[in-house]
Amino acid sequence: YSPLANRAKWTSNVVTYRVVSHTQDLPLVVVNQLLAKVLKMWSDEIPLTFKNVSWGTADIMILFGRRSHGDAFPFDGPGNILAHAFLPGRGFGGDAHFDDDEHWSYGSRRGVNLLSVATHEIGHSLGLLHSSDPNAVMNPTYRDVDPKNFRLSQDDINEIQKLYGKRNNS
Ligand SMILES: CC(C)C[C@H](CC(=O)NO)C(=O)N[C@H]1Cc2cn(c3ccccc23)CCCCCCNC1=O
Ligand SMILES: [Ca+2]
Ligand SMILES: [Zn+2]
Ligand SMILES: [Zn+2]
Repeated sequence: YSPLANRAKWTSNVVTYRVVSHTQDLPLVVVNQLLAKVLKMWSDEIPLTFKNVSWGTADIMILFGRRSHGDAFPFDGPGNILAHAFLPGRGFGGDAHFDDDEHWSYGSRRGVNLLSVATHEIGHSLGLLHSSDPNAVMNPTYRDVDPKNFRLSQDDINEIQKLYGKRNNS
């Protein structure tokens, strides 16, 4: 049970992000477009703006790594754990790491769909925990998705708005 009052969240309404390292599986431009889509899916629901920075330290540092990759949580080779992320905070807080021993794909049947995995990890980067709702992006088990109609579940939207409030699209 983690009462909302002391849940980790970003206090600034501008959150910076930087892709620090890339995967060989997808072109750089595709990864950047995919991430922008993921961030928009979340920021459409809350009063928060993402800002991409191309150097230095960002709130959300995104990297692809294998096995031991700089933190105390080494990846495990192909399959099993696909990625992890840290709740909002300083240092590693907010960072999202992807296991580069997976074959990352976007739309093709083969491999792990980076769109759905990145949406899950950015959910953690914003402060969300796992959901038991089988349809929730924040469910702890990976499911392949059709990128054409992939979107946040109502559970994901409810949970993120509990933390940050609704975005008034006035
Ligand atoms: C939600 C996802 C994007 C991120 C999560 C991790 C996570 O919560 N990151 O924030 C993840 O990787 N979950 C595992 C959970 C998992 C499933 N199995 C496992 C076998 C071993 C270890 C873990 C697992 C059974 C075999 C299937 C393995 C391939 C798919 N893996 C998963 O679904
Ligand atoms: Ca793995
Ligand atoms: Zn890591
Ligand atoms: Zn998770």
